[in-house]
Amino acid sequence: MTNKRQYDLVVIGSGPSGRRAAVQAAKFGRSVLVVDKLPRVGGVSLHSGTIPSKTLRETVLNLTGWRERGFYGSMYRVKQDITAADLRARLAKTLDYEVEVLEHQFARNNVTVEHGLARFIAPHEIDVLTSAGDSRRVTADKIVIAVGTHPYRPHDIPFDESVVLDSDGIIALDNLPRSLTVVGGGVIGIEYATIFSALDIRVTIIEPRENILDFVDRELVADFMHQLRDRGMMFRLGAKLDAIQMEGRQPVAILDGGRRVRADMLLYTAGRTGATDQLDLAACGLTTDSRGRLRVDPHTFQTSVPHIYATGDVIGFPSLASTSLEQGRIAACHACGQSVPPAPEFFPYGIYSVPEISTVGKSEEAVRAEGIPYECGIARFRETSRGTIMGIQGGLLKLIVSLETRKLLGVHIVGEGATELIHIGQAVLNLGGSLDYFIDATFNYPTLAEAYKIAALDAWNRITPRVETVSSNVGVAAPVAAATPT
Ligand SMILES: Cc1cc2nc3c(=O)[nH]c(=O)nc-3n(C[C@H](O)[C@H](O)[C@H](O)COP(=O)(O)OP(=O)(O)OC[C@H]3O[C@@H](n4cnc5c(N)ncnc54)[C@H](O)[C@@H]3O)c2cc1C
Ligand SMILES: NC(=O)c1ccc[n+]([C@@H]2O[C@H](COP(=O)([O-])OP(=O)(O)OC[C@H]3O[C@@H](n4cnc5c(N)ncnc54)[C@H](O)[C@@H]3O)[C@@H](O)[C@H]2O)c1
Repeated sequence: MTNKRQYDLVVIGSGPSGRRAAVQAAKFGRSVLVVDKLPRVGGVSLHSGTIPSKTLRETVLNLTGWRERGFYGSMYRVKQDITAADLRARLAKTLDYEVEVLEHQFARNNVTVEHGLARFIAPHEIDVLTSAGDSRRVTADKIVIAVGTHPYRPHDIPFDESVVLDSDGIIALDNLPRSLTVVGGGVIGIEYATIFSALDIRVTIIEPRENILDFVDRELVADFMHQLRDRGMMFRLGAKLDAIQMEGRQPVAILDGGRRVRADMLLYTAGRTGATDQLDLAACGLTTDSRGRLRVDPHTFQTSVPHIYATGDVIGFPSLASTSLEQGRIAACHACGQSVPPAPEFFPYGIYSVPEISTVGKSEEAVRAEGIPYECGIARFRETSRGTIMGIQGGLLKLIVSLETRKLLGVHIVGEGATELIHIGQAVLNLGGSLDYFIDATFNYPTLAEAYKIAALDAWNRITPRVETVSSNVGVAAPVAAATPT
């Protein structure tokens, strides 16, 4: 059956960027259709990416009593026998709720939703093939491609959806393994590796580069890796994976040089590929790079075909739900002829590992490479009273400031609450603030946010010339340093 309809905007994909583009255009009074091939809206973000992994993390931290172990010891557990079913239960509830919220949002804004596989017939025409086999044609003035990515799955990896899995499979586990090998020390690999390690599962990470998370400040990563090694996680860095062999039910990773890493389960997370393979892009005049990604104008998100936009992970870096939402909004504003102010210069990165990492602005390596004179200030969470109350033993906050202007250049945090705390630094950074803001501002006490003040004072102490001790014969204690602001 074929029937044809016309919309102002058709959005392919209902993940963060598609959803935001659709609602924004509807708010401008445009007729909008969202097409998604999954049976429920929300995209990778909701069904296999951000929300499932963060829900799994929260469940693990709650059921293990992870946050209380600083006080009660590493053997402390809220629930003794944590099963895969325990993990799935909270996930199902969270996803149902999030889908409902999104469906209501679309309905309230008169956004029409269709479930089916979209592909181009012509630059303004799309075919939607439903799971029932119906084919429906739609035409649109403007189109947003927001199809996201899927896990990179090389043919020589023996995925079996049981013990050799990618990040889509890991959220639907039937049983928890006793040991896990993670291939790929990127964000996804590190998040899942540390979440499973918090369940007292033995985890080994295999990464071909010499470092993990190479976009994160090295001092932070060193502290992070120290914490992970301390709890028994193993790293095989600079290790190339030659093959995966099955020995009975156990996958064995064979490394370059013959080293073997055996575990009950293997998670393969070596990057992702743009989900453009089924779009028939040739019909609208677009091509992709070797990983299926589209190129866009970074200010408008237009592709080389001006009425077709692309947003979210399908355009590559930074591939975050947070940035994807903004890209969708900007694309919709442009498509609707509305202007958008330029985005603030810096956005944060939040890595929901255990412990969390969050970072905004320049790393120390970047500042050094740019030849900017700088100084750092560091606070350890255990120096804050709130940290002591919470039993926090690890975690640090690092500020990087310009020596010439005292302006804040970067904030890097590892530890409890990092992904929330970072927004204080983000605001100061984007508003052009300096070290003095943290020195002069009063913070709630006791809070982890106080770490900003402590790190700022640490930087201040390093920057400010010291006043030499003046010996006194009258027994009055002389100042050791320049008057330190408090
Ligand atoms: C495991 C994991 C954890 C993550 N954690 C975080 C995090 O903590 N924070 C963060 O900011 N980001 C995180 N991300 C990244 C985040 O999920 C993505 O940046 C975000 O989902 C990208 O959104 P998007 O708009 O590109 O669409 P996506 O969420 O990728 O959704 C695309 C949608 O398009 C649909 N589609 C594809 N092709 C077609 C077609 N031909 N026809 C119809 N529909 C189609 C798909 O079915 C899908 O529903 C994570 C990703 C993963 C994989
Ligand atoms: N908290 C978050 O914001 C969050 C969480 C998860 C994912 N994401 C996004 O999802 C995207 C994809 O994440 P990812 O971890 O899949 O990709 P990635 O590119 O971050 O990491 C892939 C890792 O696999 C390694 N690798 C590449 N080829 C390999 C091979 N053949 N064998 C072994 N290792 C190999 C790479 O060196 C790299 O370290 C990221 O760009 C990230 O932005 C964000």
